[in-house]
Amino acid sequence: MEKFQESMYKLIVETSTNLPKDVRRAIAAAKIRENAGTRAAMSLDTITKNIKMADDNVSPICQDTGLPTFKIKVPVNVNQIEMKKAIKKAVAEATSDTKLRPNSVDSITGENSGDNLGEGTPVIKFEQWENDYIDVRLILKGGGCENKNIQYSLPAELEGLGRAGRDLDGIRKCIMHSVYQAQGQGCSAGFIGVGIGGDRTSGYELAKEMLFRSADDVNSNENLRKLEEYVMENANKLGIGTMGFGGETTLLGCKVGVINRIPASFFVSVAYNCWAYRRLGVKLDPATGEIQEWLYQEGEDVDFDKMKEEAAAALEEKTEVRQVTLEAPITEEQIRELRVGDVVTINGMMHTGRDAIHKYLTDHDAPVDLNGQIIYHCGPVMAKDGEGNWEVKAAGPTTSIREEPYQGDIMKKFGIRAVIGKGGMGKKTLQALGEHGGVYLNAIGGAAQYYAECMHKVEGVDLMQFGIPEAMWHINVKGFTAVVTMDSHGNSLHQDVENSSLEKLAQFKEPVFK
Ligand SMILES: O=C(O)C[C@H](O)C(=O)O
Ligand code: SF4
Repeated sequence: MEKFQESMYKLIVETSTNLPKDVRRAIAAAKIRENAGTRAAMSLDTITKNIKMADDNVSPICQDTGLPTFKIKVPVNVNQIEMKKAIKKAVAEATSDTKLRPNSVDSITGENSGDNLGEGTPVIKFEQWENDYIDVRLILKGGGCENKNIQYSLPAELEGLGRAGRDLDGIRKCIMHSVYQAQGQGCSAGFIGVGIGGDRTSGYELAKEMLFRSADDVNSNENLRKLEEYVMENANKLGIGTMGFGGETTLLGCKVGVINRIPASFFVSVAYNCWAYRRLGVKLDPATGEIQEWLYQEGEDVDFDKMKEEAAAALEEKTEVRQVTLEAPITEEQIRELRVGDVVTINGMMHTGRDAIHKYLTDHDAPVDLNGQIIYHCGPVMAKDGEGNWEVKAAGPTTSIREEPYQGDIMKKFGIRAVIGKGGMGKKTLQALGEHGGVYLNAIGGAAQYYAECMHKVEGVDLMQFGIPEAMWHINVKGFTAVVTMDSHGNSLHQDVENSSLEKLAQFKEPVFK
């Protein structure tokens, strides 16, 4: 088994940087469905460009490399204790090589362990089997989509859909609702794994297990096959679209599994995975630990480069989008000029700030003058170059809604004019944008390579005690592009899409599976 650690390192690097073929095909199909020039088409263009960049740079597709979760099947007589140790070493090594972001945080003190190791991380689960090879599967599922997982206890009353009973039709309603409630916050278009039955724990376990199925397999259970097909056909009619911008594709895959339950409980558990669906697997020789075969890599590959050229040609014909360039410090007048739908290109300084920073800034001074400045909701992957200077390795936006309790007050307190994030914010922030003169800019979630490329100089860092993802990085950017989705005139694209998708959800109220 001398090669096992090396094989695990390869599996981690490939999973983080190279999206599997079945996922690429699903994204390519979505791209073909969108009309050129729409926000959804432009977002998918950025996404496919990012996938290609991650390939070329061998760098994380998304900066949030999640909670590494390994599922392993072993023949009897394989030493699981040694395998666990080797996996942990491989995880630490991949973290120090910036293929994984340091993501293991003490839940009480907030301290980041720095190497992805800690109580409960990574997750490693073993099962014995009678085959003569080892099967290791890895999923890197980020926090934004994990937060959109949902568990229903039937019977339930669901917004838009009415009563969901303890039958196949009730399950259908839960799944449709799960897609609606995620909106764009889990970086749609997403993939869902659904677990029917079990208890609260085993139900979610099954839902996540479903994410290990191939995107294009067919369910052998006839009822579940019909259910999966129904969801795939109808969830896209919700019109949530890529990043919640509206559009033809909201869901890229739906896999449903079932286990028995106990009489009093009836759970439907849904695991939501973003488009950056990073899961791979390998078959290993149990004697040497060497990789014999890569999984999820069968079938046709997609040439995103060719698709990009076609999209660029189509885009040139559509020029009605207003383009604005901004550089901090930004004035209130400049902000009040902006309207939902404008595309903003940023040059100059921006400052990262996410969960820990927002909490901190409520009762502390800012380490730098934020007047007229731009805050970027982002937890980057960073590395030091040969001369000890920080370099951005991956830096897409994080889900902004978590900062909703703080954002408006902090913008007013420090004079911040623009926040960049993804998934949108709520009523409190929208009101503050109007009162203070602020704007919310939506960047494309998961496009970590695409944005890292615009970040040409790290000018400094403060509050490093919060760990790399949560520190405040001061970054000089060139050509950072985002869309205005909430403006100072009370407009919110997120609110509009949520309202219209709720109306559309109501068309699925009538029973389908009797
Ligand atoms: O933690 C992050 O960088 C992003 C997170 O996965 C999110 O989607 O909000
Ligand atoms: S930022 Fe988006 S793409 Fe990245 S892990 Fe979070 S949900 Fe997924």
